[in-house]
Amino acid sequence: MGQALDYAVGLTLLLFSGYVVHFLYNFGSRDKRLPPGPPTIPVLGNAHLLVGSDLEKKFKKWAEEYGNIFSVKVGAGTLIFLNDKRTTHDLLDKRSAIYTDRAKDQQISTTFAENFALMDANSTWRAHRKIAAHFLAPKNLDASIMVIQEAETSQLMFDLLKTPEDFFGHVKRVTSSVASIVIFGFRAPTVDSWWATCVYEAIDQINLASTPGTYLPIEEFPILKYIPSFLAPSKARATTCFDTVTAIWSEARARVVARRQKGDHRESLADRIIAGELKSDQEMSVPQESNFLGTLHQGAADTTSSMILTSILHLAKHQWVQAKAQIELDRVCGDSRMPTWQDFKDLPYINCIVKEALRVKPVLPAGLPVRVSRDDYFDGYLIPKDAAIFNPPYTLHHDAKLYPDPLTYNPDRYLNHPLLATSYAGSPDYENRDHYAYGAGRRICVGIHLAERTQWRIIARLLWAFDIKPMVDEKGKEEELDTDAYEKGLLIVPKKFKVRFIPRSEKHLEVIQREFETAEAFLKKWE
Ligand code: HEM
Repeated sequence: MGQALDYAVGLTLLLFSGYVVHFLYNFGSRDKRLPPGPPTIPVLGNAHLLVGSDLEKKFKKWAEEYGNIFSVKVGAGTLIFLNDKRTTHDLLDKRSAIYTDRAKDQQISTTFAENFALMDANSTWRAHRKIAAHFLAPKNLDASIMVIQEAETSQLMFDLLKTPEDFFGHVKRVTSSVASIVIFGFRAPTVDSWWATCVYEAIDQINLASTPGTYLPIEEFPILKYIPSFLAPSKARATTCFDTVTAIWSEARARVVARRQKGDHRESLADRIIAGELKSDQEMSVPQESNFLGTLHQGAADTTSSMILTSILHLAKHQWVQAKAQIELDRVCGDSRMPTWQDFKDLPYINCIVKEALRVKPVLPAGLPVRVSRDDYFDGYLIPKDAAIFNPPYTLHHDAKLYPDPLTYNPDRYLNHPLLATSYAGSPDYENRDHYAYGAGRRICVGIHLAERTQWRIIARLLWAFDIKPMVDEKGKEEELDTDAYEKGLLIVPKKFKVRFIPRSEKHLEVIQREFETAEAFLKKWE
């Protein structure tokens, strides 16, 4: 009897260990039906390959090796990468009904609990997106808000004249201010004013809590969820971040309420929601409303400033591009007035410059992944339910078949794309799309109209007002600019660099000063 029991226990242990070995061996392996991808190792899958700061370059290399669609395994999770125009269009545009949820991630869900950019495509997301899209539509942006946007850019030119060495701060101020005017009806007159700093404080908190590689990948390795909170400080960081960010945006909303109570009603998204003129399809609590508004400010500030700094960096290195744009600017505006949005059609080269920066250094190089909500098949491959779907702009933008000589900065490649990015993204002629820097499908950037206008205005005025040149050393020799030196994270931003902003003539200088004097008085109303 005793021997029989020993035998049974022994057999059970053997079977169990066999099962464990089999499970571990297969955990992380690639199902044969999936798109191809780099070889996996047991348990980790490809997780060990997803380290380092230049992941977008690795994704691009894998696209060259495996083609239009490849898969990456991270433990139990599957990541699918879409690498050409047809695949992107067929899945994200045409099958958007099942490619619109966001990738599952507990840390992100806690950190961004009321941020619709990271929500699944549920009724709350739809309600938030609808109201944002309505308010950020061209009709609205090109009506009363337009004057204040132009005035903000006049201040930027003046700031660059006075303290050109602080241009990083000036650019951050203006992009933040343009967004806070539209969203909250308040502006940021200086780089250290509350409306300029609040959004960057929120973004810093978010980066602390949600940078990949700094928290437990629970979805991919479910066993990690049993690690107690006191051994996983990242869990606390997510809650702290949500509370801090909510406090920032609650303060922002409270400032709008206090202003309105004094009878000062303005044309902003917050004003219209608080006044009940714009109603969400779904009731929002006060904190939810605050976080909804904050989501838009967070989406706007860093992205747009990074793109402007990218343009400044590349323009300083490519004087011929400036010269070409200035011929057009001089013909259309002369030296007695700055360009305005009404000049858009007559200044097509500025649009090319905006597009080329978005192509060469997209601020979100890997994009924001969506999640497929059921099993799907494409080109004979399985795209399994819940896989995270990446459509990395960096990969598409550096494909030599789509953009010849892709590493070279050359706005001329867009001479045949005179329209705004929205026109190409919304067109069924997907082969003619200009770039993917704003994403694709139903989750495409909801701030795209504002982003396009802000970038165009700033670049047009910068090139009208200044020659942008590299800094010179003590011997008068121009310093080399490194167009690959970027701070890397989910978003990429140029590392600090130095350039000179040289007013193009006495006449240009006078116009900058005169326009600022007019703008200053007008801008006061928005402080
Ligand atoms: C140059 C500037 C900008 C760039 C390059 C950019 C890029 C992007 C990208 C790549 C996405 C993800 C799209 C996807 O999932 O397919 C996105 C989403 C988003 N952007 Fe922008 N963006 C910019 C400016 C703005 C502005 C000005 C705002 C707000 C006024 C904004 C608000 C948002 C929001 C709320 C989302 C989430 C949309 C959703 O998930 O439904 N962005 N943006």
